[in-house]
Amino acid sequence: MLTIRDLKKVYAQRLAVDIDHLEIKSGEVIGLVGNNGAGKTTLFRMILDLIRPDAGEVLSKDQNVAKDTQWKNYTASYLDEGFLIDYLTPEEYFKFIGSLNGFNEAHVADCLNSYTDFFNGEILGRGKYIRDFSKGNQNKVGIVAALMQEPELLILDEPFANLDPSTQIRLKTIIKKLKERRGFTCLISSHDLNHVTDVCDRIILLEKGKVIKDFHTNENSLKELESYFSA
Ligand SMILES: Nc1ncnc2c1ncn2[C@@H]1O[C@H](COP(=O)(O)OP(=O)(O)OP(=O)(O)O)[C@@H](O)[C@H]1O
Repeated sequence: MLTIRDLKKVYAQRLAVDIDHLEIKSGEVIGLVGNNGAGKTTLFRMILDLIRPDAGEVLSKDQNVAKDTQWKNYTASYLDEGFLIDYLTPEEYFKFIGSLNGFNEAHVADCLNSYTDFFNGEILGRGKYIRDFSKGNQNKVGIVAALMQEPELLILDEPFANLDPSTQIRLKTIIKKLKERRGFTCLISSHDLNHVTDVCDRIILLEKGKVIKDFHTNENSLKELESYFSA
């Protein structure tokens, strides 16, 4: 699904991302972990062509994301509130995202219905603009906007941050369910080692922009990561 080759991004003469080679296969659910400033968001931004690398390339289905637009048809993401439109209500925003994907209003309403538990009564029908929601509830809007597109490739940057514990658990259930869909590929960055080892099949650990560890999760993964980060 994704091939990363000789990818480098430099900020203030420091390498924020420096990855020689990384392959993400179709159907993998990957957890990206690393301390603050490790380069997780910068990597996601290059995968989504939000910023351009200083060297190297990101290929999505063999096409360079900076040169081809095909990837936009099967990729959805939520990195931060910058993805939202503050002056819309959640309903207006979902309708807008739906229209970009060719969904009619009935289809959007059906999709939103399936996220009733996840919304927990806090998002729809509140008569509020997105800007007036709490950070956690804004995240819910952004995450559902990405999910409702039913993307083949889903990219979420720290999706558990700011969510209450019930919503974190509901999000994990949603992702586990999506894993049953053939070819569903997902990249999730998180500081929550518990969640990430619970939901992801493979963990990539970044430090100073470099891949330090890359392994498939098993029953020892949480302990190994905890001991790495406590050292
Ligand atoms: N626009 C920018 N201008 C200057 N430096 C930047 C910029 N964006 C990122 N950086 C730097 O690049 C490095 C990687 O940052 P990045 O946000 O990708 O890390 P991260 O792993 O997502 O961190 P966190 O866990 O804190 O979100 C950091 O040193 C950061 O200060």
